[in-house]
Amino acid sequence: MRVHVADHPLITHKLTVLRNKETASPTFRALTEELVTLLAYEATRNVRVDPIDIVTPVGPTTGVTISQPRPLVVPILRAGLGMLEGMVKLVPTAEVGFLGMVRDEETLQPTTYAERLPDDLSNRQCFVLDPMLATGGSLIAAIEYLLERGAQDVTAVCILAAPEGLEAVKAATEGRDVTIVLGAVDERLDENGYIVPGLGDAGDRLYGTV
Ligand SMILES: O=P(O)(O)OC[C@H]1O[C@H](OP(=O)(O)OP(=O)(O)O)[C@H](O)[C@@H]1O
Ligand SMILES: O=c1cc[nH]c(=O)[nH]1
Ligand SMILES: [Mg+2]
Repeated sequence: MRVHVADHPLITHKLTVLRNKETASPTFRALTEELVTLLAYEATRNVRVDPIDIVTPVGPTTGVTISQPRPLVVPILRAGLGMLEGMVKLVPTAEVGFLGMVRDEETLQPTTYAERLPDDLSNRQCFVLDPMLATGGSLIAAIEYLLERGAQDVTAVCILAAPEGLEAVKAATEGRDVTIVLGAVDERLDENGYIVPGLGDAGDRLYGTV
């Protein structure tokens, strides 16, 4: 598993505002979108392209075009939905599939309550969106779905991760083509499975539950 932690002052600045508990939902949503676009730039570094011949007003040249089958972007509902616009802004031709998952607050085990993905993912490059990688349970389940259906490689774009969760994903995906692109790796998980210092419950903060 490859891990890339973005190291850029603009990303850290936006993350700081996101973490602040005084930041209200509208600003939180806007910043999430901006952050994802910056992270998506790194996450799509290895997107497959094919050469294409075109003619400019001055003459012929060869450029590139995104390969078929198109990349598949999969936000994990609810919180991952807040990352979708930022990602498709960068890759507007991507197909979008959905996974709905919720973590039991006691056991911390994820349950999948919705799934809308193409049946056959053979040869597809997949990009999973979820702002929080805490214990890693949700992301591991999502990656397993995609690889079982034949995905060629999976890149997860997350805003924050706990070291414990990163280790868990690494152990669960050994030998598979998995990359994680992150805004930051935080200190640890607390006794309730929340990332410390983190930003709280990303879904609640995005959608105004608190
Ligand atoms: O790494 P894990 O321990 O599995 O935790 C991370 C998951 O928890 C959050 O979702 P949540 O269950 O709160 O659902 P929500 O997006 O609907 O708020 C988050 O968006 C991840 O999906
Ligand atoms: O810190 C955390 C952990 C899981 N889910 C969240 O939204 N935040
Ligand atoms: Mg939540």
